[in-house]
Amino acid sequence: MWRRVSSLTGLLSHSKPSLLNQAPHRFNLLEAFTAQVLTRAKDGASPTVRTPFVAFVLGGPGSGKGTQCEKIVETYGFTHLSAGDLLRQAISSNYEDSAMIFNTIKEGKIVPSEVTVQLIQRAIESSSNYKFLIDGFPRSEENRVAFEKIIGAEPDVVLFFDVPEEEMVKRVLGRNQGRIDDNIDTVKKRLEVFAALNLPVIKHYSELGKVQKINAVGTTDEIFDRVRTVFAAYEAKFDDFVHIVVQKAII
Ligand SMILES: Nc1ncnc2c1ncn2[C@@H]1O[C@H](COP(=O)(O)OP(=O)(O)OP(=O)(O)O)[C@@H](O)[C@H]1O
Ligand SMILES: O=c1ccn([C@@H]2O[C@H](COP(=O)(O)O)[C@@H](O)[C@H]2O)c(=O)[nH]1
Ligand SMILES: [Mg+2]
Repeated sequence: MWRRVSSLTGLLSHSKPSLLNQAPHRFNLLEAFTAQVLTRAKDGASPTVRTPFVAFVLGGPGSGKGTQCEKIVETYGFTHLSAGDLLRQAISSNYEDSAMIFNTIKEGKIVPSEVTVQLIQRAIESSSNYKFLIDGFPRSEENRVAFEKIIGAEPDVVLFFDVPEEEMVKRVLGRNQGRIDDNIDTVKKRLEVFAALNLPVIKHYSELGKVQKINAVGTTDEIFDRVRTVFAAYEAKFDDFVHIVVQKAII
């Protein structure tokens, strides 16, 4: 759960502010919150605070994360943030670290956490949604710790798309989208990095009871049926909100 919610630094349901950009402006936000409470109190309605829902979507290269995220977006209204897509966009928009990001992706290695977390943070800040799929991140324990520290949140659930290596290689080599890392040499490196650095993240969240492992072999519809089954247990939390109890001050 997002720890910031408990300190009321965000997420008023009506004005739809972004999630994180209020953190440095906590005082202003609390002022806004008070104003909101008063406005709503006049209406007699109970004021509410939205609680965000975050799903990390993990799996090896070509396991179908992006494909399933598209379906989740269509069905459940999540905002899809693919860390790889954000990094590729950063390269094409001449971001200050473009060359480093390009070379790191080409080598199948992991871009430094501060770069990726900043891109994710900006994407979250510019969204008015409360439901996020963070696809292909965190890639390492270092990524995970940086995200939890900077964003101040843990995921509600981690989807792990499980596919045998041979199938992942086949899918990546057949993708044909012109990606610089969709070649046999880089795929081998990405698989090694996945096993060495990404599986420990999955292990960490498994120990916290947050991982939902999905057999991701089959047609995309068959796999999405499995996602639906998993999400059935979480759906009530997707659009969760908390009622604020307003108490009169005793002076
Ligand atoms: N269930 C499936 N069966 C066969 N091919 C699939 C399946 N799901 C996705 N694909 C195809 O496999 C390729 C990789 O899928 P996708 O891009 O969704 O994977 P990914 O996990 O996001 O990969 P990456 O980590 O490299 O971004 C795509 O060409 C996609 O169309
Ligand atoms: O958090 C991340 C996510 C991605 N990368 C780099 O990008 C490529 C491609 O990522 P996809 O998720 O497969 O689109 C990945 O191999 C890494 O080199 C990253 O460094 N950190
Ligand atoms: Mg992808």
